[in-house]
Amino acid sequence: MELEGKQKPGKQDPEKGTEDSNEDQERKIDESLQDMLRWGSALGISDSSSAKMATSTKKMHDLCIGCTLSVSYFPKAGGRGLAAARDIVKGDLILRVPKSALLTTQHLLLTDGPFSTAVHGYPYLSPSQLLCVSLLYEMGKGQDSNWHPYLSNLPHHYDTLATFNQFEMQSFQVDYAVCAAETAKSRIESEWQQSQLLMRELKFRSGFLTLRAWLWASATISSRTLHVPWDEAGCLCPVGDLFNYAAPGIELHDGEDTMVIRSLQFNSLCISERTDEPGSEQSDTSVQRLTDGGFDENIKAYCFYARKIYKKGEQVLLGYGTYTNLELLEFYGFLLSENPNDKVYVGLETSVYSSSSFPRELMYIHQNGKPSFALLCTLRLWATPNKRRSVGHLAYTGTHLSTENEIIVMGLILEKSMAILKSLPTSIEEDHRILSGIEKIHDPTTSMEIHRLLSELGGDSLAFLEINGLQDSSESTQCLSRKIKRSLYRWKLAVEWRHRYKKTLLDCVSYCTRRIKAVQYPADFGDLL
Ligand SMILES: C[S@@+](CC[C@H](N)C(=O)[O-])C[C@H]1O[C@@H](n2cnc3c(N)ncnc32)[C@H](O)[C@@H]1O
Repeated sequence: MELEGKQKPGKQDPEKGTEDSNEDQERKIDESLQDMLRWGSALGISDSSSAKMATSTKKMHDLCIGCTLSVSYFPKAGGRGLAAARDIVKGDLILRVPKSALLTTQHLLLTDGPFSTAVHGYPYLSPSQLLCVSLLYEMGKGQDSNWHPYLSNLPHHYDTLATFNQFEMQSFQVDYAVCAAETAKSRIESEWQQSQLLMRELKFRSGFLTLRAWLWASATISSRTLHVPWDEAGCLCPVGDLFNYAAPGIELHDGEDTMVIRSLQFNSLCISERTDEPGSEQSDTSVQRLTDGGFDENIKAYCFYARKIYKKGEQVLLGYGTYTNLELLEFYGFLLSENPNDKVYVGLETSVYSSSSFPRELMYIHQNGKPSFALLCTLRLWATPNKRRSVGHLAYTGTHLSTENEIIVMGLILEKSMAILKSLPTSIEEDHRILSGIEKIHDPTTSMEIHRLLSELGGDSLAFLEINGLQDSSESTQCLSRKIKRSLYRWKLAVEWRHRYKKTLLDCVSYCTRRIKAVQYPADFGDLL
């Protein structure tokens, strides 16, 4: 979703049309970022407590923040992000952002009289609606906003679920994913409608009153806010919101550290929710230092710490929280092909769900194809209707109950997975072909070129051409519009999601097949158990 306005081109906005050459655009982007870093430095955004005086007067070099981080571009891992400007040790303080630099509703309530008076008339608006209004209100001030250097560097558009059109939503193919997108869209639309009166009272210009502007603000908030203790909507944290995401569980287990950190979360969730593996004996202080960070009441600043060792030049990442790919798409507009927190749900009969005390959300298949603990326990109990009392305690420890029981359970999951795969409109091979085809489309591209590429791909590629009015463009040398390029990108995200979903189901089929063999012939295939 794009907000047309005062922003300068951002690196996340490759197709924003301007007449500048690529070098001119890059130079402008760097200048705009340098403006923001200089502004931030003057406010005390730095890598140490003493850096404010030192850096506010000196010229900013190479988009550096103090001597620890620099803004850099990582095309395959989040785009614009923060790189280590020196070797960083685990637990190092890498960035602090003073409270005065955080953009929060509270700040506006305390400093802007007309805003505060108007907001008090709308007690029914939620904290996140108020933060959306606050953001658009500040955007409306243009150069007069205290946060102008920060606001000019926000992305112009987002690809969160609520921005998907009907075709893009249907491209998920799986009911619960389509439903998640529709729900996200209608929730945001109704939040926008409820906020209209306040925005009109605040005399928003017409462009800022639109659903398009609201979608932009709402995606900015869902993808960039950090948790603060005084507002459940969180805060916008200049510079601190440039960290890209690494899924907890991927690279945290480095050497001696066995902690699983759920950690600091964007999207206004709590920081440092941590689960230690058995036997881990960390002191409170070391726990604090190992987490990504949080708002420190003592020094009134948001503090970020390195959660692992980084070599100079490496991207410094944060774990925003544990999200499935669908949740990542909903809140952040991206997904990860390797996501240890991803889950695939297969619908089961109601009688199955009631066989155990586990909630339905825990009954899923892990991204690697293994059924979850709760799904296995529940199905094992369901398959022993007459003995539930006597074997319940065994099932709840995760033990398989008998050869016959295990074969029934694995057979059921296998059948269910196969049936789902068969019922979907495209095969995993077709999805793979579509994704490889889209990869070949390079910017700038013409309608003719995209027509040629997509007509050969099958699946829903023809539908994409039709929906976008490209079915007759086999000879058109016109460049693809920005709107179609954005739609192509979102469609690709949906195809990537369903491709990953199908891969998990196929891996689950192999897992169940191996497991059936292993329980049937333990002497020959016992190592598969
Ligand atoms: C908090 S911002 C991070 C900075 C952002 N890249 C920028 O240019 O402003 C979060 C957004 O960065 C992008 N992002 C973060 N981590 C990513 C990753 N691992 N892969 C792809 N995109 C990522 C997503 O667009 C997400 O909504």
